[in-house]
Amino acid sequence: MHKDPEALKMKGRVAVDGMADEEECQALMQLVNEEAIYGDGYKGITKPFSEHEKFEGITVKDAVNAAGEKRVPLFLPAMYVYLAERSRAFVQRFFGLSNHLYFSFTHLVCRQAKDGSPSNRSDLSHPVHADNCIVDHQHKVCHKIDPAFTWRDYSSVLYLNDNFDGGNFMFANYDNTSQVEVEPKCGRLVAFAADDLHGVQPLLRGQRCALAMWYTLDPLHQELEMVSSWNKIEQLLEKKKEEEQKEGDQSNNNSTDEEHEEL
Ligand SMILES: O=C(O)CCC(=O)C(=O)O
Ligand SMILES: [Fe+2]
Repeated sequence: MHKDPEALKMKGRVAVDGMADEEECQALMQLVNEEAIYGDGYKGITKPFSEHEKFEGITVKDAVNAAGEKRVPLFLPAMYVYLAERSRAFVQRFFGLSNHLYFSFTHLVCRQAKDGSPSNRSDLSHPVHADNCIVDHQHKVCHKIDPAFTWRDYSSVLYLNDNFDGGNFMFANYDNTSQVEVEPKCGRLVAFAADDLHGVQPLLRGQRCALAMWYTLDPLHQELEMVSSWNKIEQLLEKKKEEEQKEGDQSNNNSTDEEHEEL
């Protein structure tokens, strides 16, 4: 999996397996394939990074709304927030953070190689970047200034599948060369400090799906949609239980009626 396993130990980077099982990965893939918004994988970016790929993504709020409108079963957004929270708790523990690590933004996203995209393309699926600063490749510095998401402290990506070609995650150098690669597969999570340079190698065939999570130690920048989504899911679960209870009562009544008729 790693070109240079030592490079993964730097700065407290981690790649860990078993953060989701096959069924859980499938649930998120189902959700993104049924409900995703084409073309816009990321807030504010209306195009994928490469002309050879397509993006589709869904936020947690949109996933919960889809369940509220009964377009997708409720367990799909529930799985979305559950896997995000499992990942967040792991990252908090791994980095030994005593303060709460908040979600800052969470996005379930798939990249898809376009049919007939050249196997010798030279661009990356996601150019080398950092998640909380603007990289100056020439001067080998990263500026923590607007419009970077400067409040993001840690990042993690939970991979959902491996049936595609290319698309390895890589920790990178300022000259865009790769230091160490992580091959995505269901349940594998990569986590790192948000100023750590990284990118994604070209996706040559198929669809690559991942749950990307950015975290902050600043409560003022926490993702309020994540909090409201938890609450909405609980409400929807409660409503579902009540509906099932009513249906149960109704069919009990019906069968009692039938018994009476028979007598
Ligand atoms: O999908 C990945 O492996 C990484 C994506 C990434 O770095 C980002 O969205 O900021
Ligand atoms: Fe990133």
